[in-house]
Amino acid sequence: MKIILKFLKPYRKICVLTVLAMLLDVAGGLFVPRLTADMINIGVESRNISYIVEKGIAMVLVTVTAGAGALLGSWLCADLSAKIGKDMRNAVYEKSLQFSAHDFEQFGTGSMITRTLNDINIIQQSVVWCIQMVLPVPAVCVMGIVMAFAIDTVMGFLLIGVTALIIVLALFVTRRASEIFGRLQRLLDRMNVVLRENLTGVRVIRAFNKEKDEEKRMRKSFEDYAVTSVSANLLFAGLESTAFFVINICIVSILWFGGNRIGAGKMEIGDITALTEYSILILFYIIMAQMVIILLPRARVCIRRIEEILEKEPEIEDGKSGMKVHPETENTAAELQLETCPKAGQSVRAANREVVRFRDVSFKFPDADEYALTELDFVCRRGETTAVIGGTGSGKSTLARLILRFHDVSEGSVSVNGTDVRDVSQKELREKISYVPQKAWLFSGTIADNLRDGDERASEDQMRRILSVAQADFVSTLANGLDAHVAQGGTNFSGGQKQRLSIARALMKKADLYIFDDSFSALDFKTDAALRKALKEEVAHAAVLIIAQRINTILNADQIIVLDEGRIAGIGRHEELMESCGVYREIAKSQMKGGMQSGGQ
Ligand SMILES: Nc1ncnc2c1ncn2[C@@H]1O[C@H](COP(=O)(O)OP(=O)(O)OP(=O)(O)O)[C@@H](O)[C@H]1O
Repeated sequence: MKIILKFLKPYRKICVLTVLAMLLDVAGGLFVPRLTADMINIGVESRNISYIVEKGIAMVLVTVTAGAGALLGSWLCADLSAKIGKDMRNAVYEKSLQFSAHDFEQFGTGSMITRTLNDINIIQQSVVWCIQMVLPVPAVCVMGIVMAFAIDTVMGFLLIGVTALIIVLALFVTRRASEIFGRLQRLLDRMNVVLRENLTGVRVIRAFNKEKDEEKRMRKSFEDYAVTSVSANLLFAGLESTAFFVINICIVSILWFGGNRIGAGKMEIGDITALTEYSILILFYIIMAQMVIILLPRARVCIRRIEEILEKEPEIEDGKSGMKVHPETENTAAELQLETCPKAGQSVRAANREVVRFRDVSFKFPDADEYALTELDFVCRRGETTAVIGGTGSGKSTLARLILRFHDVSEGSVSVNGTDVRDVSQKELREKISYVPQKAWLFSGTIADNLRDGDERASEDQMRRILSVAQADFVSTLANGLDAHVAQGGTNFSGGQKQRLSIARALMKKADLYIFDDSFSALDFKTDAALRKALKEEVAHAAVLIIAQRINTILNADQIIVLDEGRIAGIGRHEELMESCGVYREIAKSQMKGGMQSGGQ
């Protein structure tokens, strides 16, 4: 509940105005029966036409005012709902950006989507309905019962009795609804996960002839959801018929007891009309409130789910000290040129060029027993290409993710530009790094939109030049060139095209470190070689880390790190490793059979 108040706080004025508008509506609704009673008791009985007209005009004015209150209330509620929905979605999204991969896994993508869209939608609706239909109930009950007592004490007590009965009924139904809606929300999550898996993996399902099994799984999740929805609807139907039954009993009682009271000369005929309308109004508001209240357990489940996200302490916290640009690590193009010349001072300059340093780094995933990486110690330097090679699952991608701080090291330290990555904000750290992930991912929009993710202000000429470096000249042959449409995830491009566009996007960004995680795997040997040649000139100012499976991709790297089951099996240039590192030799030999020489530069 606290969370709702937090999101409502900025809109206090709208809330107060809404409640006032609703009260105006309620007061008008209760005043009209009083005018009707007077019209009958005084005007009709004494055949006073001018009195009847006077009350008629008053009724019209009260109805118009109450109607205006209802309209204003509904409009303000809709406005409030849209605003808190937007704020909540932004808050959830911003929080999710702070999550590490492990934090994210705890919720799951399917659940994150359900929470952001469906759960917040339910919260929005519930807030609006509470303001519109639950908040006015005490006012309606109190005002209605006071007005009934003003007419006749016995009838006042009758109204109190019926109101209490309906409230007890509402409490019973609410408890039952709580369980049903909790289950419904969990089933919705499940349905979302199964649907996502089936839609994204549709080709795999077809290829393995698994349609029948998947159909069964889908049908089961749909059926479970449908059965639970039916229970919820049965509850609604039962509530509705019981409520109407109680209203009708109430009206019969008023007519019965009221008739006797009129016979005894305690009440007038017009008062029956007023009392009937009070009771209908009170019961109508209570029943509407009850409909909302039985939805509240569902909203409570949703609020809890949103709270779980907003209150989650991200595994990775931003450091505060800021990235200092060490004089030692700061490097200019002029210095780099000097590198190639005199021998004197070479070792000093080599130290100056340090961009990434791993110091005795070991890393274990939070739920794993074994270390994924053990005692890594190496340096990546500006102007140099460092390559990482190793078998599947040897920890190559994990190593890159530690630099980007998608995970935090378990032991040792990773520093970028001389500063421990834990001491700077993630934003500041990632500004220094350009990254091409293993799975090339493009956003829906145009090619230019995707490239501008790397540099917002890039001109078309700059984009074309970078596309040429990334060997993505095929863009110029597309009908719309840079404005060619990119489908969600880049599915309208081939694997190799997606990789080249992802590389181009990374190159658009000026960074101190470029990381290519298996980014050349879908390229043919010729394109791979041409790209690496062009890349060398383009990113000469920075350190480059290439993760690769193919030896010919890294053949000319200044330094090759060989990973074997998370440990460094060897570091050096190709020729050195061929001499000294058995693991590297094995990889090289196995690939030579596949004709690695054909692609080497
Ligand atoms: N989120 C995770 N939770 C637990 N273990 C993980 C997780 N991600 C990766 N691992 C494990 O960490 C190890 C290293 O994985 P990583 O993805 O770094 O390997 P890789 O060398 O990049 O493999 P590949 O070449 O196949 O991409 C693997 O044993 C993998 O099972």
